Amino acid sequence: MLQVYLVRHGETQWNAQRRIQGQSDSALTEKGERQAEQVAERVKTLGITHVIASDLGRTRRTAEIIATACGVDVTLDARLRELDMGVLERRNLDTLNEEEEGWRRQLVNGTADGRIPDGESMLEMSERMHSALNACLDLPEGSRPLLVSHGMALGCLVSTILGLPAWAERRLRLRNCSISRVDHQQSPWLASGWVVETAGDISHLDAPALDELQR
Ligand SMILES: O=C(O)[C@@H](CO)OP(=O)(O)O
Repeated sequence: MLQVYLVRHGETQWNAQRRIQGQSDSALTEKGERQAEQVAERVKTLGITHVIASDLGRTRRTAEIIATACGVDVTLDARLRELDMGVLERRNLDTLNEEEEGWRRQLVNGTADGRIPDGESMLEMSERMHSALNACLDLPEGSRPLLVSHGMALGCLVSTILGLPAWAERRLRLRNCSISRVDHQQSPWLASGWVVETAGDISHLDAPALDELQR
């Protein structure tokens, strides 16, 4: 059975300021760096063989800290990027007008093919995230990969494995540096294929970030 660990990057400057990143980027805060160290401490004895990260700066930095503790290299995979949030990237959530707030909300209100102008749909993101996850099936026997990605991207992946629609991802709270795990298995009792072992575990963090969308 292949076990794949899923980690959201540490808290960033823009997470703390409630600014939308998407495929734009901002650096980890001091707290974010500490969160990454605490994930590293937690996973370093789990036999992680590959650390694979979205190529954005915040995931790369988080992955480097984890990979160093695990004694492996980081591989980058652009399929693990956050949702492209088009014209709303870099904006503060508190400054969106009604129309802009409507664009943002349609992503999580039941329109899987809705998108922010110039952005990406949840369905498109879901397809690339599943493609990145399924690529783990081609790793050598006995591999135990850890993927470092983003809140909406990982939420969408876990939701769709559970059979929920791609737009249901915001029903899952995946805080910064939370750990989730999905396993690929053949089983006469449980569903064969990907199953969710755990989602959003933050018990290793002494300083959990606020969910940037919840105040
Ligand atoms: O892009 C963002 O601003 C947030 C949205 O949840 O994602 P992340 O911080 O996980 O990259």
